[in-house]
Amino acid sequence: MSLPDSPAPAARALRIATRESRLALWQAEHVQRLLAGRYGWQVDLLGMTTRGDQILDRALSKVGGKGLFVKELELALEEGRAQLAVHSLKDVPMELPDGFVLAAVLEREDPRDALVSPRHGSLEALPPGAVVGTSSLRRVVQLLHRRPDLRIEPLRGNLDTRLRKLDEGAYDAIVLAAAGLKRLGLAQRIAQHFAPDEMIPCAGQGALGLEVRQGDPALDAALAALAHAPTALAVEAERAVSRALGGSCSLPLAAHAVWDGSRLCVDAALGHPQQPQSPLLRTRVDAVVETPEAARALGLQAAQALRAAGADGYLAAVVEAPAEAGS
Ligand SMILES: NCc1[nH]cc(CCC(=O)O)c1CC(=O)O
Repeated sequence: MSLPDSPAPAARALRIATRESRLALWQAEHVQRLLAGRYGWQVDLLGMTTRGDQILDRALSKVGGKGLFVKELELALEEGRAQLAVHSLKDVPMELPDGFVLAAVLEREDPRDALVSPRHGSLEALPPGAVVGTSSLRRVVQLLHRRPDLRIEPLRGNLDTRLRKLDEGAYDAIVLAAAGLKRLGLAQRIAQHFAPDEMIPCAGQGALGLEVRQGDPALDAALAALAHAPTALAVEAERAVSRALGGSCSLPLAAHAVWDGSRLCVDAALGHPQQPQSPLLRTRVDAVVETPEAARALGLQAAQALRAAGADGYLAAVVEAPAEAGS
């Protein structure tokens, strides 16, 4: 993806705002290395604790959702304490606040979900009634769709915390994003990778988004040159599905797209937000796609197909989280 004939942007110092979990720091350092290596920029990190990191005892969907992980970082950008925020794209709300833009989406790491279990090799091999840890409604509905007998228990915290709770014996297995485990060198803990069409990932899973304040075209151009076009097209479609269905993280919605250089294929699934055993609504759409607009249109088409399959009844059952947790 390098652009050897594009002029190197002017030397500059840049600060990246990041959460302080090991995964967030790995991701910020990854971008730091890219910018230093590609442009010779001097990049340092501003580590921050967000509300999402502090709330560990309740499902995020109940306390204000994914925006909890990004708001503090956006405030740092707004106040000029940092110029760039690096996010796991799946934690980034579908609509950014005024004045903020996604300057680039980087090449996606493995988008799949993974089963981690010390004693069992796969979902199929779990004993009847096994306890599986996850706080993701999307994972809950897809797990119960395949194994209605499972007991699902909440599981929050950063990756190390979740693995520790598994190792302490609180669960027979847990489900995590393969991308985070791989980035932290923990891939050997994966018992089973779920095929993306049998456990459809979350919109944006495995991709990194670079967020900036509007108004620095030189920075925008330098960051845009780091983008990975196939990932960017795929996540445009995935995020369009989610946006079209309200973008709420109280919704068990999965959306995953793959662009093969010509065709974009979008898989999406929606479960009932209150009754995880209700039928899982599913769709797959596919078209030749060359532009972000066409990718978004295909995502909308997937959302329409879910509506035709009954999504409105499921959407009506969403209990919205309060905008600001605890306030
Ligand atoms: N929801 C938290 C979160 N945000 C990003 C990742 C993993 C990395 C990624 O998907 O990019 C995780 C952990 C997980 O879902 O297991």
